[in-house]
Amino acid sequence: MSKPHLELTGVEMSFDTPKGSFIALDNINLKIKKGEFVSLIGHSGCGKSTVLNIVAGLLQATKGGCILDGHEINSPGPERAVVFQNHALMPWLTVYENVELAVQQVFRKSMTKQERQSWIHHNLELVNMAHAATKRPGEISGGMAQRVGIARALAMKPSVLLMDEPFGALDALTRAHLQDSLMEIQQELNNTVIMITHDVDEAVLLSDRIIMMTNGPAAAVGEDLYIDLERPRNRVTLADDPTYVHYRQEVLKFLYEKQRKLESITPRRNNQTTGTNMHKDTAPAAKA
Ligand SMILES: Nc1ncnc2c1ncn2[C@@H]1O[C@H](COP(=O)(O)OP(=O)(O)OP(=O)(O)O)[C@@H](O)[C@H]1O
Repeated sequence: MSKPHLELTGVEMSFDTPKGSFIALDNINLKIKKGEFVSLIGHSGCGKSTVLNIVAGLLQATKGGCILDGHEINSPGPERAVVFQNHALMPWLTVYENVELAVQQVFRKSMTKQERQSWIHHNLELVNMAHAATKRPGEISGGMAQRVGIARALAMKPSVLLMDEPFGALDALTRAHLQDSLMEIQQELNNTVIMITHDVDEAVLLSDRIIMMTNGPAAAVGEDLYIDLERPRNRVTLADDPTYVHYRQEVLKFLYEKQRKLESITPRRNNQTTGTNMHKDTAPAAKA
């Protein structure tokens, strides 16, 4: 394999709690190539957000580390943009200004004012939000706000896009639309993406690779599944594709047979266009 773009080596993460040290992650090793779309999946509380936060530089691993393009990650940086489930926009700024804030941070010196303006509009157009540029977050829907969050992240031209359940709170149609847009944008920009999801179909549809995490405490990488499906992918034709169905079953088997929690979890169809969603409210709470 060529030199990895992003590498986690021997990552361990312990948290101090009133009951003593809690080991959330134990010896996580991952090598990710430039432009790979990687999903992290696993039961609630297994440590997915902890992995993402370490890559984002928001948490420091207790042992081991994370290297991006040869540099150790110790703090957040604009080359790693994060999209959270709750879109986290500044409520007092307009849609345009929210994206502008990120663009200023990265391109104040390298782009003229006019270039920045057209770049902001371009990114709002990518997520179909240019029409609402002057609105404030309070005046738009959750799905629209999520699209702005994605535009803001993409506008930073991050080499790594980190997404923590980016579509988790959206209705089925918006979710499907955004998944399709993300696949198109990612193909065009060749960003490396790490996405946390609870949705098995979302993981298979979008990913080049699905990292399945074992249950915590001391969670590790359980299985690493490569999704060898041609792109562009079409959710409708893939639904009956035997290879797609096989991958989907592999993930379900891991979650509901190999890593089954003591409290049994029933996968449900939750009326999502994408299908099986192992959402938090169906999974047992496993926070320490
Ligand atoms: N700051 C902290 N202090 C103590 N324990 C923590 C802290 N942050 C996370 N944990 C624990 O580490 C484990 C992993 O948490 P994490 O949020 O990474 O899981 P997750 O897989 O993202 O969960 P979910 O799918 O529910 O979002 C959990 O048991 C959690 O309670």
